[in-house]
Amino acid sequence: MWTKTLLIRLTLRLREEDSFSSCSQETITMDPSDHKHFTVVDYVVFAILLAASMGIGLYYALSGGRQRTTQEFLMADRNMHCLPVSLSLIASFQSAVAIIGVPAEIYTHGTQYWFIGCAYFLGLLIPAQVYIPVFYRLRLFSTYQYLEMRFSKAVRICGTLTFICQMVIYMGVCVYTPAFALNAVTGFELWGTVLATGLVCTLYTTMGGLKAVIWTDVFQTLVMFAGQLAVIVVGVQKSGGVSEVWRKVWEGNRISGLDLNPDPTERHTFWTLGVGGIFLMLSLYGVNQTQVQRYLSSRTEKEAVRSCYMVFPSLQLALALSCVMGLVMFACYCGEDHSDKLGSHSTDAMVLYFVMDMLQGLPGLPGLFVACLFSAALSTISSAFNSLATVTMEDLIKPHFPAMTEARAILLSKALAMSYGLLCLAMAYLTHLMGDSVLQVALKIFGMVGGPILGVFSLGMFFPWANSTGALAGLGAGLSVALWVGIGSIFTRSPGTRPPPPNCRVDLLSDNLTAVIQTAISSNLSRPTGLKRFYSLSYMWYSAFNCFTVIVIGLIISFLTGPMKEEDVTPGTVFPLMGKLLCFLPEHLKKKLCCVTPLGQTPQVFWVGSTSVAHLEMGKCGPSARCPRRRVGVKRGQTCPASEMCKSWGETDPQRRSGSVTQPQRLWVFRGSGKTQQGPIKKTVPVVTARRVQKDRKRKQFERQTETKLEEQGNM
Ligand SMILES: O=C(O)CCCC[C@@H]1SC[C@@H]2NC(=O)N[C@@H]21
Ligand code: NA
Repeated sequence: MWTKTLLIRLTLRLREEDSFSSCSQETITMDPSDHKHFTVVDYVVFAILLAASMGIGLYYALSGGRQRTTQEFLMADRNMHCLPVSLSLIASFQSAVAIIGVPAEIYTHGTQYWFIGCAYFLGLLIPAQVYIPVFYRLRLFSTYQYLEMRFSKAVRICGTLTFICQMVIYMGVCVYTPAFALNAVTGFELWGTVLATGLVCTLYTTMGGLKAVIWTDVFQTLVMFAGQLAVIVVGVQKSGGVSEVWRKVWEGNRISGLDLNPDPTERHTFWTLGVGGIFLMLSLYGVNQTQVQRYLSSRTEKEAVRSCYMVFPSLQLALALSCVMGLVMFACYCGEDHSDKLGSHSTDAMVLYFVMDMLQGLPGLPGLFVACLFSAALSTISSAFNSLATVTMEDLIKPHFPAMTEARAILLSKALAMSYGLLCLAMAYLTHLMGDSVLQVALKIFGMVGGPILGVFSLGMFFPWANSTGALAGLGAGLSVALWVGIGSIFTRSPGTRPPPPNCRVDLLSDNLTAVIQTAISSNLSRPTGLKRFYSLSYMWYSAFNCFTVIVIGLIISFLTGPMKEEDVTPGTVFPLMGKLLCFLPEHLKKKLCCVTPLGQTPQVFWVGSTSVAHLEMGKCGPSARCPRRRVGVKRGQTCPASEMCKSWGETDPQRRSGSVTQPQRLWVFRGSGKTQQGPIKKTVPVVTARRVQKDRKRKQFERQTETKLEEQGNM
């Protein structure tokens, strides 16, 4: 209802002010009828976007393996090239929230937010060097399987449920934002758009699986860049060129310098964005199922690492485009406060107003921009659906129904994708009530929920002493602290949004003077103390703060309840952080320290069911430790450095010599790192214990010795 009043007021006000935007040379008269709806060309452009996405979805539903196995539906047959994977990695967390929220942020607060780009260096380097190698070599379906391997099933379940909460709320924001945009621009019925977006997205995700999601992400990322570029080009041209734009933003004090203020309650400084942003990136690009699933769908570990590095330039480009769009918008409106015209304080709505102001009269471009918004939204929502369906299947359903057939598993995965789609429409309504700037809402969600998840994984990966009690306690503490700070910040929100930015014609001196006075007044007046100061912690620190809470509590509880020893830890689940940091120490010294075993040398592990773990030393793929996949290029006798697991379903060999598992179990076999193709192994795989391999090795040595003796005798 409120959107209706918004539009009526908007059109009325526009009527009275014909020379509305002061940025253009000629006065633009915003003809309200244009404002209300697209031209035919716009609708065509927008329809093409939806049709193309559906087309890709259909293509992958009817081609390849026709999505008959979970391996294909959820993991794209683990055969993806790094280019589509990297574009899909961008698209997953670059939604309409960034397309609208970042320009609004720049317009209101200046370019300080741009410093989040500094967080992209470590924010992508650490996932590429630390998280991807560990996850890739474990050949997981879901990131949360790691938590069971490292800790226990309980930790895995809690991690999965936390992730589901985070993504469902985040999806609500992502669905709501473009629908709200379309409503403001075209008067489209808000919920009709939400439904259309949700359905199109659910359909192609359910039909085409991860392959369709990745390739639609590629297409939608390109549309996203094109839409933003169009607005920038037209906006600069209407503001009188680049120099004119630069002069206005410079005079309007929108170019923020390096703000090194160490105060953690300061909303955006170099520290909160450049350092706090690293933890935000790690929680998204390091351990978030949506991204990890893409790394795991790569054909080799190197491809996965490369796709992570390739994200860097495109992410910087996306950030630059949305920041420049905010600057051009400022140059056009000179920071005058138009919120009264929009009937709502959210500058987000203003961004749409600006876009329509720039693009009206250029048939096709409004359609392109709204297509760009929906591309951003669809690519994020479809990625979220698919990863939610994956973790629900892999972490919550399959462990309880190990004998489930592929056909039934596929059916269930598709039903899950559909139900998550409907659930997120409901979440969109919740966003409707949040009222905050959508960018802020999204970043808070990542900080409050993504931070603790990052903490649990880091606790497991870097601290071998951590046990599952500690992990559970840490996760619980992290989430409660996150909720406490997050909810506390809502009640102690700073009084209203900052005063409207100065008019761009104010000269620099007085502007600085006012700025200095403003900060002087605001600082000593409203400096929060005690708990209030805690609540006013910048939301950019949430990820780091909650991550450390989990690690600290997790370690304390682990030491109190008996820390784990390195030999008890499932090999391949601890990253040899010490080994890397202390690489200057001599080998024997490093051996004394714990967990310095480099990843590649972890002994082979047979994991039967989800409880007993029989360790198998690294050994020959001789007849006894028969490689389950003969045809994968690892031949008999060839050394198979255990670093990879190929998952197989099937009965265990009833005559098996070790372990007491007899019911049909999921066999997890770590195998040589040959070019293994993945796929369910039909045949049974005898589980061989370490003892057995030891004996084989002794036998082999004995054989070798006899051979050499015979040769010597022969030569004599
Ligand atoms: O766009 C969204 O849907 C969420 C807001 C941005 C999420 C983070 S911010 C750092 C990184 N860069 C991006 O473009 N997205 C993620
Ligand atoms: Na997206």
